[in-house]
Amino acid sequence: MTLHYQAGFGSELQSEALPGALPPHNSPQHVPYGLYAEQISGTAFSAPRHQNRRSWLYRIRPVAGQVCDQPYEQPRFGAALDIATPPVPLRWYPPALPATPTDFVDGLFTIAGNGSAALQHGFGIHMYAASRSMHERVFCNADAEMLIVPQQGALRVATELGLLDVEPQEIVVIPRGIRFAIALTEGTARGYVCENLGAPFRLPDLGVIGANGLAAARDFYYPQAWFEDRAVPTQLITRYLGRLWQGTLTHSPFDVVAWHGNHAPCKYDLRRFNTLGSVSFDHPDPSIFLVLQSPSEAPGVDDLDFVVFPPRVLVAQETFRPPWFHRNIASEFMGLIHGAYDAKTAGFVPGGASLHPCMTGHGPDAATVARALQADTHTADYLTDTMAFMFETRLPMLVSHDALASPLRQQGYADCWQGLESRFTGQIRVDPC
Ligand SMILES: O=C(O)Cc1cc(O)ccc1O
Ligand SMILES: [Fe+2]
Repeated sequence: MTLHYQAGFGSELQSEALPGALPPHNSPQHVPYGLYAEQISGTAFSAPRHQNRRSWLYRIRPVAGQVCDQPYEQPRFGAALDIATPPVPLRWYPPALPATPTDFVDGLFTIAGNGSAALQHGFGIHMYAASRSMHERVFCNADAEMLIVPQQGALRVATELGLLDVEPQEIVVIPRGIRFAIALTEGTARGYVCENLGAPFRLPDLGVIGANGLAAARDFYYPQAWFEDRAVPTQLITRYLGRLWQGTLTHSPFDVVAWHGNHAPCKYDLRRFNTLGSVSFDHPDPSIFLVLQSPSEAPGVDDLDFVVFPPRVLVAQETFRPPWFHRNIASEFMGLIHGAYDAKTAGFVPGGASLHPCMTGHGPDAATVARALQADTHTADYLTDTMAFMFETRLPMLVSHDALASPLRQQGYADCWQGLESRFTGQIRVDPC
């Protein structure tokens, strides 16, 4: 079944799976087809109009009474974070696909995080490796919005608001509280997840770039209403206050026949990103690659950024073209979806990850530097076959004990900068006295 979508980031959308199912106003005495009207809010009721998020769902059974009161054990998701995380660059090889049947929820494992679900501030960074679809099992994140970045294996994401098909090089954003289940289109899947505990992701202002550029609102696709009326016991797993809870529903919760609003899941193809860059000199700051941001209260300072490094043409002249050496106030978690990343010759492989804590020096590896110093900067350099991304945050990243101790961690990562010897050609000036 080929899916059809509605387009427009954050738009007021509406969809009905049966003709006339959408009522003329939000909560009429009698909803068409005997449906229940239900509102889900994603921001405070009185949030400014341009930030306000809520949807109205018209469903067969209301969610009231559907409770998750039993703990669910999945210790790798939400694994303890190490407050003694060292200030060193970290890098990991890709995780193997599970040998035993493991779905998306059981295949999640925590790499890093900071903040507090209880205080609604911060983030979690996880990866998943899965080998079976979620079967009569549905997940709901009451703590956070979830940004899913598939790296291997397409997914069909069933949500209360409809179906989304996503493949590697596309992303999906599930708003807080929306129930979903993930089926593996190709039998196995691997990827990255960012849990955003703060303000919902939005498109950045473009300032002097103008009205166009970077990610276009029209390239964000939302589902059409889709429902099933199935009396099957369905396990609901809810993440709440950083823990997992479960309960059993008597029916599939995917029973929303019509909906309208803007608190809705969406997908975006990273290949649609309109990449901008320097056409004169110097390598730009990576904020030019910003796809989505979760702003903080401080102007210009985001809690969380999702940044992408797509194929592009480098033309800056008389310029060291790879990313420069740097230490940042922000902390950077990077993943590679496809191909090779321009700052690393080896070791950063598709499905792997790296993490550069705040104020920890990093940049191009020695082999990349050697190449860049030889490069002709008066011809264009076509970066093809690449798709890397970064979850960047102003909060330091606490890394999980599991990730620090993982056999996939590359103990010798910092050796990639070995060989960057002094090239100093000056001399110490000795003042004659
Ligand atoms: O560290 C990295 O590779 C990410 C990055 C890329 C870039 O082009 C500039 C700065 C930066 O942190
Ligand atoms: Fe960096």
